[in-house]
Amino acid sequence: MSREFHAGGAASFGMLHSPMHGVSVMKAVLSRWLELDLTQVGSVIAIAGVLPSAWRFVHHVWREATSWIRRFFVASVTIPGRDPLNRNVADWVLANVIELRSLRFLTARTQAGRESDRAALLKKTRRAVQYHPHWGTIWFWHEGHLFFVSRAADDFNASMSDPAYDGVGGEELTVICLGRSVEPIKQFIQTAREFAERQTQYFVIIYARDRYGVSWQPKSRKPIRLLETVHFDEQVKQELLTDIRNYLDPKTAQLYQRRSMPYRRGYLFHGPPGTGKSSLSTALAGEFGLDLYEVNIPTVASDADLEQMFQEIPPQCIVLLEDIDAVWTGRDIERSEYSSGSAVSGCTLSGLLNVLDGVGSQEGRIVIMTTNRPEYLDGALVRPGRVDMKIFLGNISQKSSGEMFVRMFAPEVRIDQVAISESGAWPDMDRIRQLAAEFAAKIPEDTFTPSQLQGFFQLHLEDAEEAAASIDAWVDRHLSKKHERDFELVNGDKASQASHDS
Ligand SMILES: Nc1ncnc2c1ncn2[C@@H]1O[C@H](COP(=O)(O)OP(=O)(O)OP(=O)(O)O)[C@@H](O)[C@H]1O
Repeated sequence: MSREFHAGGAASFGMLHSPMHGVSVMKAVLSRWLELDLTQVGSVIAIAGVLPSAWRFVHHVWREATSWIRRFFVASVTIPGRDPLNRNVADWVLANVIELRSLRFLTARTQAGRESDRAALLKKTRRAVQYHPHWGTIWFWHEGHLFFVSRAADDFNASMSDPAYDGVGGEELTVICLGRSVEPIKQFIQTAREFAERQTQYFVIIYARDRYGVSWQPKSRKPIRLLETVHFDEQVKQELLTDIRNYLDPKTAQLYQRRSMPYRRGYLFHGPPGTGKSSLSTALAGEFGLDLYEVNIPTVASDADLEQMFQEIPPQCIVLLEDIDAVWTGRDIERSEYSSGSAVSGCTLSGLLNVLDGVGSQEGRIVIMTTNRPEYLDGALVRPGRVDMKIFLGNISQKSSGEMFVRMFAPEVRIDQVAISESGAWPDMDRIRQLAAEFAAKIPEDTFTPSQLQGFFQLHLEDAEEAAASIDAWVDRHLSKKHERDFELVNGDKASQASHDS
């Protein structure tokens, strides 16, 4: 049975075979059921058909217009990714434009960590996720001029894959300003520099060689650590500070020059592990507003690379050579005797001595070497002129233990902390000082390293009273462990001596 199709006046199925009638049927269906006019639908389809070519046309016009504007109406300055200025400008944009606009475009990456972080490698601990603002081109007004800063996206991907990258700077930046003069851009860059200098007062920027070993990259930006928080002999600390202050005084540079003396200064920080050698280096960088350049000797491939590294270090900064004993030992000590676990470097001791004495070293740099075993160091490395002052950082004194207690529990430290002490109100400063004195009296003089004590505090951060009450047990436990270790060491030595004699 044929189905009847009722649409306006068209009733017969056969009629649909006629094109004219087909159109009328469609028209009737559209207007009756969808309340649409066929002519309107046709116009929409026609417009949709020309849209892609219209879009291409607009795009082309836009490209032409922007390149025309660029040629005749804007000035620009490009800053290479690896230049320190790049970070200055990126920091300024982050703080003065992006943060104010609360942009919600971020990049996420797993927080960079040390490759030697075994727990993380074994996935026992998860590294935190770092979020950084993601921006390509950003505009802003500055001193009455319209600026655009654009960031090279290709470089950005390269930076992100670098574990040392901390999310700021590193990609080529182009600063564009509306107008035909580059002067406003130069002034803007100067502003960014001054801003960076002010920031540096709050942060220490630590530079390290990138993973390919070809250039210096900002590795991290650490909040300034106050010198008061590094505990060691107060008199030695003051002597060290005076020495550096004198050295950095511009008059000293002239005096050195007039007397044809190389303007450089070297320090050796020595002492057992965990006594604050690295902490002191960072604190000094913060105190004197200097950047810190870490030279990891074991990873340097050759003397030529070492020379290149030192050539690229700017004049006024701290160069940190950590654990220098792990690389070369004294000339009079058999290498085999000390080689276990020591890193082997591609560069030689004479290569290092050359760069320490080289031209770049005479431009106001401070070289700090750290070691746990100063007795193993080659005499040439630590002779006066290369090492001008040796600072011993040892186990903590009773006095410093008390100061550390106060620093950990002083009421102002509590202000930013969210957790509230279980015991209710936080003790006032008088009570903290009293507890600190009781605490210090229980710490045996010159027995524990500051980092051991810091480990204790980390377990009791929420309660000063509890910390003071628990120290006895902690000291007993650690003393008995220490005695066991000493006993094993002495007997181990005797045993090995006996086997050697036999
Ligand atoms: N003298 C100190 N005063 C305050 N804190 C200290 C001191 N020494 C160590 N610490 C703390 O112990 C931890 C380890 O310190 P640091 O890395 O500076 O020691 P180090 O002597 O360089 O150790 P290593 O020889 O193993 O490199 C840091 O968190 C630091 O805060």
